[in-house]
Amino acid sequence: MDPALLSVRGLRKSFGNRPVLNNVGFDVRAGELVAFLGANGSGKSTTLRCVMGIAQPDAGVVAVDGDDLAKLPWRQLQEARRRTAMIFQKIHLVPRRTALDNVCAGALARIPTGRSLSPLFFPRSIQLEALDCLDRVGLADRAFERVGRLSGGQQQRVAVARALCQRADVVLADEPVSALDPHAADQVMALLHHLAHVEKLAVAAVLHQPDLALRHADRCIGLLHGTMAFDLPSSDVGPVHLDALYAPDRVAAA
Ligand SMILES: Nc1ncnc2c1ncn2[C@@H]1O[C@H](COP(=O)(O)OP(=O)(O)OP(=O)(O)O)[C@@H](O)[C@H]1O
Repeated sequence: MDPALLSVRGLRKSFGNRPVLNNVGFDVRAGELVAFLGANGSGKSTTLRCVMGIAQPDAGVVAVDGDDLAKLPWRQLQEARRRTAMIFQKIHLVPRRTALDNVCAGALARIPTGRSLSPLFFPRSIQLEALDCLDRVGLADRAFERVGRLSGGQQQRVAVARALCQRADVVLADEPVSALDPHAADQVMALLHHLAHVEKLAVAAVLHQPDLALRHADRCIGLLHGTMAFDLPSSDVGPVHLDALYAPDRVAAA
């Protein structure tokens, strides 16, 4: 089995005196798509935000490719961060720029300062790489269109291409399909599955659609009030597990 590209242990986080994460731990391996499930407020986004360093955990270890991020010197930490890309529900693209420019922006961390001041100055090598990334998400023919003119599903695929252009090994997606219609949502989930299984990335996605998780993800992690309710192969997740997350009162009354 491939080693874990992302390894999280003993994650704890409180806001004020309210505990939000309690001893959350999991691995995501290269070639694996893991879905996070749980009711509103169960701590899914906070988990991803702690992994990304957007939120500061109170305790716990986040390791990328075996390196504890808290112990890395600054330069190596930047490199570990570059290897981790995030995709959001609200698509963070520049609508007035072309799809190609937006994908090129994924490579910003790799461009020497000064050459990256304007998207017009992306080196040709980066533009070619970005075009290849757009091709890999099936959007090469839309490369020179303004992103604002693309559909929500297409924009999310551009966001995936940007993560590819970042040359990330770990992709974290926070509700990547919540704003999409069922067909587009299915397409984006198939793309995330492709990133894991064909491109051999480690992919974790917060989802509000258990059916999509069970169909596309290799493993599902259930969070209940900030604690791990289960971490199971998707094929082992059944109605009992989902009820424990989304209808705990019904489970307690049974
Ligand atoms: N910056 C913050 N300050 C205070 N409380 C916060 C903050 N961010 C999150 N929380 C609280 O932490 C808890 C977990 O929030 P989180 O967004 O991680 O849950 P979630 O499972 O992603 O929810 P949802 O499905 O609604 O997006 C919630 O009670 C939320 O109100």
